[in-house]
This record gives sequence, C-alpha cells and structure tokens, in this order.
Amino acid sequence: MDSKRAWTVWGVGVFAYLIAVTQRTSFGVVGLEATARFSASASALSAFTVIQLLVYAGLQIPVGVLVDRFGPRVMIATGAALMTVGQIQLAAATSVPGGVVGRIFVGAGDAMTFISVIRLIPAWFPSRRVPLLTQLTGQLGQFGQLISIAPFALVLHAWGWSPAFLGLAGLGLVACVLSTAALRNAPEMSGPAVELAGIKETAEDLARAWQQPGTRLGMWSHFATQFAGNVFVMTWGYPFLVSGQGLDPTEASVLLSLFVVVGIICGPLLGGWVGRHPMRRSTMVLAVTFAITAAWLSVILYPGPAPLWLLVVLVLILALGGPASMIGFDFARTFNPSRRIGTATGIVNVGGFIAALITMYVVGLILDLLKNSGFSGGNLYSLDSFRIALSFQFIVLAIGVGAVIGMRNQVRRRMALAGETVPPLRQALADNARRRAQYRSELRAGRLAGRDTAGRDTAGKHDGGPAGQD
Ligand SMILES: N[C@@H](Cc1c[nH]cn1)C(=O)NCC(=O)O
Repeated sequence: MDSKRAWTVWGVGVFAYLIAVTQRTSFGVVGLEATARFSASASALSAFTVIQLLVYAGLQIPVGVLVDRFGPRVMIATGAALMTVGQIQLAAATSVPGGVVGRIFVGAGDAMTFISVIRLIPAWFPSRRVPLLTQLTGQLGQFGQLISIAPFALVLHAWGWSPAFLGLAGLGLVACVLSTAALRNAPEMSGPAVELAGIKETAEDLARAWQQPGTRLGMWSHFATQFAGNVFVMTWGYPFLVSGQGLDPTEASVLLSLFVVVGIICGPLLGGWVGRHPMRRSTMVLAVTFAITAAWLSVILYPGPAPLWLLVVLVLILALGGPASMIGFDFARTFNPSRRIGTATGIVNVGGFIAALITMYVVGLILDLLKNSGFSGGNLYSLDSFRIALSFQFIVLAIGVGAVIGMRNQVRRRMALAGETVPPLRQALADNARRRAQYRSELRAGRLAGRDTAGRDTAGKHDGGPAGQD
C-alpha cells in the first residue's frame, strides 16, 4: 500500500473524474450555439441540464451497489465509454430529443465515475491518508470545469459544434483506455478476490448501508453543504450577479471561477482537519452550513445591490460548501465495512444533487411566477425577484441543518451504546488546550522521548469502523 503503484492508480482515477467533470459541465458554455442548432426555447435547453442531473442522481445508489459488486475499474472504464458515446451522439444531433439522448448517456457515465474513484482510495492507501486524498480527488476533479470554459469553448468557436463534441468524445476514449490499462481494484497482496454477492446479499447490503445512521448523517451533510454552490455555479449565480446585482459579465465569470481556486486551497486544509478531528466532522458541516446561511442572508437583506466585497465573501463561503460536502463521504467510509463503501457513498452522493435539482427548479419557478404576476416589472431577473426566489434556499438549508442534527443525535446514541461518548465541544477544546500546554512544558523540560511529534494520542481515531465517529 501507499506505493508508486498506488499513486499511479489514484492519478488515473483522478484523471478519469476530471474528464467526467469536463463532460458534465461542457453544456454550460454552448447555450447560444445550442439555441441556434436545435432551434430550441430557453426551457427546452434547460431540460438538457436537468435531465442529465436527474439521470446522475437517480443512478447513484444502483451504481454504488454495482461498484461494490464489480469493483471500481470496470465501472470507471464503462462510465468513460458511456460519456464517449453520449458526446458522439451530441456531436451528430440536430434535434432536441437527439441532444437529450446524448446528455442522458453523459449523465449515466458521469454517475459511475466519482464514487468508483473514491472507492479506490481506501483500497490502496492507509486510512490516515484517506480523508486528505478524498478531498484532493474532489477538488482536482473540479479543474475539468476549466477545460470546458477555456479549451473546449475555444475549439467550439474556432471549428464548430461537431468537432468540439468529438474532441470531448476523444477525451472520454483516452480516460476509458487508461482506466482499463492502469487501474486495479486493490493491491494483489490484499488477498483473493472477494466473491461476488448474490442479489439477496446485495439487497441486504443496501438495506444495511441505509439503516446505518452514519450513512444518513453523510447524506444529509452532503445535502446541507453542497447544493447552494451547485445552484450558483450551474444555474442562477451568473444571472443573479449580472442582471440582479449589475456586475459586468467578466466580473461575474471571475467570481464563478473562484470556486475552483477556493476548493483547491481549502479542500486539503479541511481534509487534514477532518483526519485530525474525526469526532468533530458534523460540527464542521454545521459551521459551513451556518456560514452559507449567514452569507446569503447578508446579501439578500442588503438594501439595493450588494457591494462587490460582500459578493466576493458570498462566493468564497459558497465555494467552501464543495470541500465541506466531501465530509459526507468520510462518514460513509468510517461507518460502513469496506464491502459496503460503494453503496454507502452512492447514498451520500444523492443528497447534495437532489437538493440542488429541487432548488434550481423551484427558484426558476418562483422567478417565472413573479414575472407573470407583474411583480418583476417585466424583468425576469430583477434584484427583488431574485431576493424572493433565492430565499427558497433557506428552507432547504433549514431542512439540512435539522436532519444533520437529528442524525448526529442518532449516531451519538449508538456510539454511547457501544461505550464511546463524544465530549461536548467546549470540554474537548479545553482538553486540547490543556494537552498543548502540557506538551509545551514537557518539551521545555526535554522529557519528550518516545512521544509522537504532536504529543497527541491519535491511535484508533482515524480508522472508524462501523462504530465510527461523528
Ligand atoms: N462534493 C462534490 C465534489 C466537489 C468538491 N468540491 C466541489 N465539488 C461531489 O459530491 N462530487 C460528486 C461528483 O460526481 O462530482
């Protein structure tokens, strides 16, 4: 484990995920060309994204089960092949139904990628590295969005629709061939291949993964932290910044690209923190969710357009939701035995995407209703309409916070039955401060021989296991 081979497997997995994010986000930059090519209305065009995300979310649990059954390698390679077929179909399509079929293939292939790559990490690396590598996987994958924004858009404008989508299909093919050639589900020394579970055992595993409160704590953590950022980047952020807040399009694009930058800086920091404080993961989830709520409240309640610095703060905090949502996968890993990790990860990954889909749809619906009622004065994207429509997010955030607290209580009750109690945060902070002070005084007295460099007793805190930590 943790060998050159492990890093190669992880690198190829991250590459496959990055290419999947490129395929997923590619439609975001072709709006004008798609309108002309398909002679489609705005709502018909939005169907491309909504259907693709529905397929993605709907396949998470089946794919999770399949990853546990067949292993990540075949799933990642199949996912890349499906996305390749989808982009070839899109390159040739000239009607809305033809284009939607292409996006269905892309959504299905995309659905197979992330949870399979996440499944590779605990098989190849020691558990102390897993939180950080899981974070890095999530964040590095987001660079795929930049491939859509820059090289893909360039090819589209220089050579046109079909060559651009065929180029994406080519990337999918490369990911498929590389995954087949270089990925292995686990190191050879990890013992004989696990016997395939039958349908009955698979159904039992799915039920057990769901019944485990730690899995549902992960799902609600993903739900609470991820959706607001998704909604902003994928749909309403740009019109809100440009039409609602009066920013120019370049400023809005720069703000949107901050998401990738924040993720790559904060993801590893958060991953390291989670590795060191596994007992405080849900507290971090709640802190980020409260920060998102406070940021949106400040912008929505600000009289008139918000100052640029406040919009920057909003974007920075929304962007934190991406890395924070990865804590959900850490819950799935530490509360489930390894043969159920794929299934549990699939359940977790449904949370944020369902919340995002519902919010995207309802915000659009409210904007339409306000326009039709005459409230917007004919401007679909007026600031006051956005204030009302985007306030729907507070309902979703409140549901997320309530569910995280409820599931956390269930998890803690189970842990208490197993003899493990989580000290209150105030007491834990005081204990930490006391330990640090003791460590410093021991350091001064030169009595530290034999202790670890941090002077902490971290043994057993990273592995989790079905009892896990919250
Ligand atoms: N939480 C995201 C990944 C992420 C990290 N930073 C921003 N986004 C997630 O759930 N990813 C699943 C996927 O398929 O991309």
